[in-house]
Amino acid sequence: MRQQRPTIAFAALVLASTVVFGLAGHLAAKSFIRHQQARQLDELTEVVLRRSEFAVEFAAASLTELGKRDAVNCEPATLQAIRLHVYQRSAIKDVRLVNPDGSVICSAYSETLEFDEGWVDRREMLASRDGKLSLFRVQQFGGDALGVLRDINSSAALVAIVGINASLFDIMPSELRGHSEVTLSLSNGEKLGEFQLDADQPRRNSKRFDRSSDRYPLHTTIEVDGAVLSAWNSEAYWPALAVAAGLGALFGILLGRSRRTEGPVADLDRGLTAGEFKPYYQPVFDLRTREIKGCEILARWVREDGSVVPPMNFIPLAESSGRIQAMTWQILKSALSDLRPLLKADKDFKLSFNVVPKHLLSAGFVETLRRTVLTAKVATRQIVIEVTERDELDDLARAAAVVAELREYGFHVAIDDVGVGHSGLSRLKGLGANTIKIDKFFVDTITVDASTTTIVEMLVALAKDFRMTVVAEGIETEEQLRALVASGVETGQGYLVAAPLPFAKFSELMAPRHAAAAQANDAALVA
Ligand SMILES: Nc1nc2c(ncn2[C@@H]2O[C@H](COP(=O)(O)O[C@H]3[C@@H](O)[C@H](n4cnc5c(=O)[nH]c(N)nc54)O[C@@H]3COP(=O)(O)O)[C@@H](O)[C@H]2O)c(=O)[nH]1
Repeated sequence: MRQQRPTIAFAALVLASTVVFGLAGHLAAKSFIRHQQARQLDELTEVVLRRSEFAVEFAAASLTELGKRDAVNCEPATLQAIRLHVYQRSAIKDVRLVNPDGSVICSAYSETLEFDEGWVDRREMLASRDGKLSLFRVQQFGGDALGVLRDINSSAALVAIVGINASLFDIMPSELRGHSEVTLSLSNGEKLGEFQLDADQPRRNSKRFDRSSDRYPLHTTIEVDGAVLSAWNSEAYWPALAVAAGLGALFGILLGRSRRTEGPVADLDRGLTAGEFKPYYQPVFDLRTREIKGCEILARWVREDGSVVPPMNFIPLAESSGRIQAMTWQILKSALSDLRPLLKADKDFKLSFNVVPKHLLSAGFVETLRRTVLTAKVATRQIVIEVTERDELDDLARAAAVVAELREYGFHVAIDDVGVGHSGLSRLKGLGANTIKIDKFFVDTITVDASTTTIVEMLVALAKDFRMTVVAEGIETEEQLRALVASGVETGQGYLVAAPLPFAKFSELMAPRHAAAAQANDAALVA
């Protein structure tokens, strides 16, 4: 389970980065699209205004042209000429001759006067910026129109009646046409024209775009349904989101990789890949004869530069980062390969290695161990699994089942650090191990504290009851050795015989025994 953590953390980092970038991409794409939509709608509003200004200027030019005639009056011939003039200019619906106060004198199309619902007094008309024109709304039955007045002399003026709706008609893109309203008004708010395809269509969260002319008292407005506008021209959204999420995933991967290649865990990984974790060998010996019966392998990190890192500097990190399993297999395989000749020559020699409870209980532990040992062509009964008692064995029943399975295959199991760990004495029995290893703490104090002797004697008696053997750790002095023997302990390890040694040194130490064992084997074969 622990080994999966870095992968899970890496995946979580990539996911988080993808989500953050995706979110940023979502916001950026939305903001970009909103900005584009607003810009396009602003431009359309501007187009409506320009068309309207153009209509005004067109009407003003026509009036100027008419005003240049020798006589502008209500004579039939003059009105006929005006009608012809108007006929050629479709935006102009009528031309009227008016008094300086704005009241109508006559009209080229006199019948249009019947449509008028009211006529505006000159004082209510709105002047253009240059003061040459006056604009006003002409209310008619058929709809509103724009009146453009130009003085031709001190006693008369001409007015063009301009139909403005054509300027508004086709302005909106088809996707928005049914959900928008385009309006042209005078600067006093009077509406001159509007275009709305479907007046019954409700508009939600309308977005409004406004423009005012700086030459004429004209104002245009476009109002669009907010929801329809959001969807309009938003094709860029998904590609932008995909690009952002992709960048996020890439960033996460790079970040994850950079995190993986830096820091102590990455260092552990490099060490594992380079096979820098090596077994050191400490002899386990008979306390009475000092004969070496086996060894415990203890991990050392032998770095590229030859420096040797002690286990307390990397075991806790290897445990917490989930690398302890890989490290354990690495040093076990290395030890099996180193010791294979000795283990083959001396079938009583035992190799012990440390396993943390979580590794013991992890899926496939027994099978992997069995395969590793079989591959090395070593007998399972020569292998001792030392389960440390420092960490609590959360699930004693499961641990006992694993121990039972191991023993079925012939492996030996030892409980390490007994006396300082979590298990009570009854739990020691429940686990079903072959051996208990008395912690160095008791060996240190056995010569100075009488109660320690009592505890050690008690442990020895208990082990006997449970048909277990006892190994004492950390024997440094002859005095300690004698005290342990007196308490009934038969086997031990400690600096008194040897500290944990690199393989070359351990081989030297083992050479006489190895030779003797080989000789004994040869003799047996001859016999
Ligand atoms: N899960 C694993 N734990 C491991 C592995 N290798 C080591 N360890 C654990 O690290 C702890 C420290 O180990 P180390 O520094 O190697 O210390 C061991 C012996 O060197 C030390 N020792 C033995 N005899 C003496 C002695 O006479 N005097 C003295 N001062 N120290 C001595 O005791 C440690 C014995 O370890 P153990 O038998 O395992 O309790 C230690 O807790 C190791 O367990 C590993 O591969 N996996």
